[in-house]
Amino acid sequence: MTRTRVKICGMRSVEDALAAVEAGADALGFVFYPPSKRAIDAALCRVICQALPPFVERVGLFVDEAPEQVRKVLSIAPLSLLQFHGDENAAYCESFSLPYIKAVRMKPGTDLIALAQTYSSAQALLVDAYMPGMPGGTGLTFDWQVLPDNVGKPVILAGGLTPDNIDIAVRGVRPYAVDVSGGVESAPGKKDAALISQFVQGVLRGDAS
Ligand SMILES: O=C(O)c1ccccc1N[C@@H]1O[C@H](COP(=O)(O)O)[C@@H](O)[C@H]1O
Repeated sequence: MTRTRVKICGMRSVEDALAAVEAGADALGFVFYPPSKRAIDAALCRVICQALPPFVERVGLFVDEAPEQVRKVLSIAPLSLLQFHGDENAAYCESFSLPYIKAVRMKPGTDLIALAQTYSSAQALLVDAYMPGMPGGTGLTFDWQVLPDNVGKPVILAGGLTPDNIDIAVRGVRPYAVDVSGGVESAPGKKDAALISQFVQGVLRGDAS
């Protein structure tokens, strides 16, 4: 059985990033969405990325950002993967010459199988909770039972995951990967090393069950 990959999102310090890697994270997320309490600038992101060991995915999260701003960030920060969390279309997502994942906020009627075809160039679909007016990072879960068995692309489960529910989530959904932000924070925008470690241990428990 393959291991569920782990992305920890909302990195804002070298200390938090290294703690996540030490705990076993496969990918770190950097939020380039100015209204977010987890927003980071490209220069600090670059410093953090340069402190990382090899083989850690560096994910830049954008929400309906102007293409020239995404390109500006990419010219400074050595990102390896893009995460689009707004209403970006496939042509936009493909236009940066980097692999990407597309976030989908689950609401009644969302057809993930159709979206997997629409975003056929995406490496994976990230499924998150829907809350009007908020593009993500809500801390809310959604009904995982609405997820189809075979989406046609790897699925990254997100939305309200915590050390307390992650083993049940992994066991129930069997996603390719999980993504967490608020569930491993001690304060808005500040990660907690102990919670990150508990979260990764919960993923391993879910994998083993
Ligand atoms: O983290 C944010 O501030 C954020 C802002 C805008 C869009 C997405 C954001 N984060 C992503 O949201 C999901 C779920 O987060 P949470 O675990 O419920 O807090 C996750 O993919 C984050 O990467």
